[in-house]
Amino acid sequence: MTSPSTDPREVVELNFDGLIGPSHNYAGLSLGNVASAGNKGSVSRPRQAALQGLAKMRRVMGLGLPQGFFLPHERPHTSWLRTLGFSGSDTQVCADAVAADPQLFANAASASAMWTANAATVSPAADTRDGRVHLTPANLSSMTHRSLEWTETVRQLKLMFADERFFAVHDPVPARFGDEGAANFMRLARSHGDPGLEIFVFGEDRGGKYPARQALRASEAVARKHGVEEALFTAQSAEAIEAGAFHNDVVAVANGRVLFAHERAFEYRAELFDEVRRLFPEVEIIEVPDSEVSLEDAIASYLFNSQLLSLPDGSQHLVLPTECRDTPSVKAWLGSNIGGNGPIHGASFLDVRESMRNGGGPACLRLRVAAGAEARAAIDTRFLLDDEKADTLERLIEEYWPDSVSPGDLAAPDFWEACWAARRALLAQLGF
Ligand SMILES: NCCC[C@H](NC(=O)CCC(=O)O)C(=O)O
Repeated sequence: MTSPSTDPREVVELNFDGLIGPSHNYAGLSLGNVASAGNKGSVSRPRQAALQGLAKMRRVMGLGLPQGFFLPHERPHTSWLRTLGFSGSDTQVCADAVAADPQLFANAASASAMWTANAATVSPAADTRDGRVHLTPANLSSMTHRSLEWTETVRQLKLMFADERFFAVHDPVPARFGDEGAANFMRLARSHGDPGLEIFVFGEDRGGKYPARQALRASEAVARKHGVEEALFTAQSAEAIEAGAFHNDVVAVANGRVLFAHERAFEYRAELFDEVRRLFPEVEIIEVPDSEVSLEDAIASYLFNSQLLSLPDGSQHLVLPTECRDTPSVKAWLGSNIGGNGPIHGASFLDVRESMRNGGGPACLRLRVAAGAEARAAIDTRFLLDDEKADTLERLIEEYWPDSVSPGDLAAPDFWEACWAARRALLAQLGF
């Protein structure tokens, strides 16, 4: 139900990307995420990572869309380590934690808050009973390093979306029910401002080798809290999870009338598509058959972890990771299916390799928030990006972000200091 003051045509989607933090590293913390596991122990490049992320934000702004960002969280996370019994100065806390339990410490040093598709689930105003945008931060309880994020995420969400006339920021769902946010959420609608069909995708635990990270009860709770009028709940396919699709957004993405998915993405594919067609007859389902792009190629290239964007001219554009161009089956599929008379009119490639190597593609790096003109004007402008601010951020990253981090560096006081100093400089620069 759209609130009377909101004209659907003035509702625009903002992407809030996670600014990649200075501690970005490859600790192999995410069971079931094949890139994270495969790159465990390699040398990371935080500066390059953050610049790649910023270049993506500039690309999306260049397509004519507004862009926002989340701040990196403070890492190493000493206040978390203190709850585990470490004490003394921040440096002492880190030194003792590294000595006692290096694996535990690695969790406290992760820059994983960069993947803001997991920051929250967002229901646009047109879908909710009270006509406000509803946001529920994800508890991310299935992975230790990610379970540390929500407290700081709530803080930032409450600053960004403080105006309760337009926004409602909820508490996370209890940790017993794993919630991974918008990465397991899709929305179909005529436009961002029209009432939509919200699709929540959960994982069914079948005792496989990898965990199902999104619980059905968490998805249901989020839909209830948001007062969503029309919602569907469907299971991720067990074989997709076992192949490394730890979140639904690794194998499917939706925008406007388009649902773009791999043939093996959903456990109950036929039933889901029937239901979707019944509830939203205008849907255009673009399904990529396994015979053309295998599940393995889809997961290695992150074809479906692209940003499917509605451009100001009404067309749909796909922002893909460069890995898609380097994967022959994906390249071939794109060559014959994008443009022409299809519903996806254009595509471009982007290098976010540093994030990709931890299993995060273009879509993982952003949280979508559709909002009308008045609501957008109420967002805390410190979290919004323009060219000038992007230049400032770029200079800051060049100056403060470490060039490289090897596994041994995680134990080095210089590295911790550099991370804290970088974040302090960022916050001061942006007026926090
Ligand atoms: N949506 C993309 C999320 C990627 C993220 N990777 C990580 O946390 C890897 C971190 C590491 O292994 O150091 C995850 O699996 O949740």
